[in-house]
Amino acid sequence: MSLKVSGTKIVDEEGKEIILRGAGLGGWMNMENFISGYPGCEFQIRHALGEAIGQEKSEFFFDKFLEYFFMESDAKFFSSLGLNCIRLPFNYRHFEDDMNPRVLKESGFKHLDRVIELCASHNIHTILDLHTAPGGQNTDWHSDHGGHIANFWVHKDHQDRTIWLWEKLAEHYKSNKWIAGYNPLNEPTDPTHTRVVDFYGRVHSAIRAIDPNHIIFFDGNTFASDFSHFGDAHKNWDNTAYSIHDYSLFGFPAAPEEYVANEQQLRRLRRSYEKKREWMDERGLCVWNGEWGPVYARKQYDGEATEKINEVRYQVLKDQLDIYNQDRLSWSIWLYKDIGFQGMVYVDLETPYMTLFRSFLAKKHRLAIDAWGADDTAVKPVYQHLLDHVVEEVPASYRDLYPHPVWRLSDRVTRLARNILVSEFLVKEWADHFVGKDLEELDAIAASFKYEACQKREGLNKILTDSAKAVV
Ligand SMILES: O[C@@H]1[C@@H](O)[C@H](O[C@@H]2CO[C@@H](O[C@@H]3CO[C@@H](O)[C@H](O)[C@H]3O)[C@H](O)[C@H]2O)OC[C@H]1O
Repeated sequence: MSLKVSGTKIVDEEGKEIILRGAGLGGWMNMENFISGYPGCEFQIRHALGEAIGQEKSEFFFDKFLEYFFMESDAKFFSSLGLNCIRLPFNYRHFEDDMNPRVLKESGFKHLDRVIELCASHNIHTILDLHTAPGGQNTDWHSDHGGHIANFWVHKDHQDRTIWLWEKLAEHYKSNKWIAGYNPLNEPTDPTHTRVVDFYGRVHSAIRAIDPNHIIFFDGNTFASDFSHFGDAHKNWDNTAYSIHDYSLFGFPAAPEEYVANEQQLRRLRRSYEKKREWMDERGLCVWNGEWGPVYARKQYDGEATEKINEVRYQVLKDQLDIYNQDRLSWSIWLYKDIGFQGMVYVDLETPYMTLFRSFLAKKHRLAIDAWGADDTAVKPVYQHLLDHVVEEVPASYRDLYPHPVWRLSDRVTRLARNILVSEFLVKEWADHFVGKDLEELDAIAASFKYEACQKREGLNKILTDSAKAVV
């Protein structure tokens, strides 16, 4: 059933409106620190594991991880919740090697094809999301470049390679009707605000020359929050929807105040959502919320406070869904599966992976090195010195570096220090946990990510299901 954009709506072949509701399969074909449990970036841990246990064993482990992370039981469970779409983030490195550019790795399709088919067999649409492009299209760890400069925007060849990759993907998937569409770049942070629009023009033409049918979902600049420099660009693009990422600070440990759903807070929730979609609303364009959702407290770290904290987070979630339902918005919550911070399902604490890494994960948590959404209370004083130093030496007029204001000065200084600098020192330590394991043990560690080895976040899943039922 192929879908298309009609005005502000997504419709099926008969022109009937379809509201896409689902989740992102983050941490899978683009592994991420807080989702999969490692420090730093995926390219770093893949390299370190190869060094620690040899290339063959390392590849065996990662292949098993990719297989177990999403299987038939996941698709069955997902569709039983009344959800109908999964966003599939992937890393360009599965398809192209930096040391062998523009040579397609057919192996990249192995698990992507498998999961698309599994989803289709359970009536679940998929959206292909290039989460990690050559050079890094944003300043954060999830674009897997190891630093904080988004070099994608300053090196034309990174962009050319990405166009090349989308041509290959469009060729491969052009006749697959269960794919709802392509999301060519996750969360761009282009400091000029214009290169992103130029790049979208190029990638639109390249895809359309091969695949005239699938929807293209374009993220706004600055982590999918800002379309203010897009001007009239949409007039050159057809069958295109525009993606916001609607994270609310109220759903995070760094919330400015306790969320009690008062009038002012509800207004703030709505205002921040409306601001992101302003450009589309002024032009009657189709909006998709490609990422959103609170993070959750964990008993092993947050103790007795866990339930109370999570009740508040669920309230934020419900209030966001109420707003979305009023607009009949299509959305994809972040995150289907992880090790316990945000996922709809999460790896059980007694599995081989979680027991092997128990104290390592506790250390990561204490050091707050997975900076996004982290509670940095334990290490705040350490970084305060660095922050004070920068404030003392850098005049106020030079402090607000892009992506300011989304990243404030304190975010920049402390997050980069933890997420990039300190994390790097822990990469080898993570890999060394696997030393001496045979294939059977590696298989068992990877199997910790199977649906059957996971707990369900029942509160979250119920809210999603109820909300999906409320508006059909
Ligand atoms: O892979 C995902 C990634 O796509 C996602 O990226 C972050 C999105 O949020 C950004 O900051 C938010 C900006 O809006 C404010 O209102 C929120 O409070 C901030 O959290 C952040 O910098 C991006 O990295 O996040 C999760 C990853 O797993």
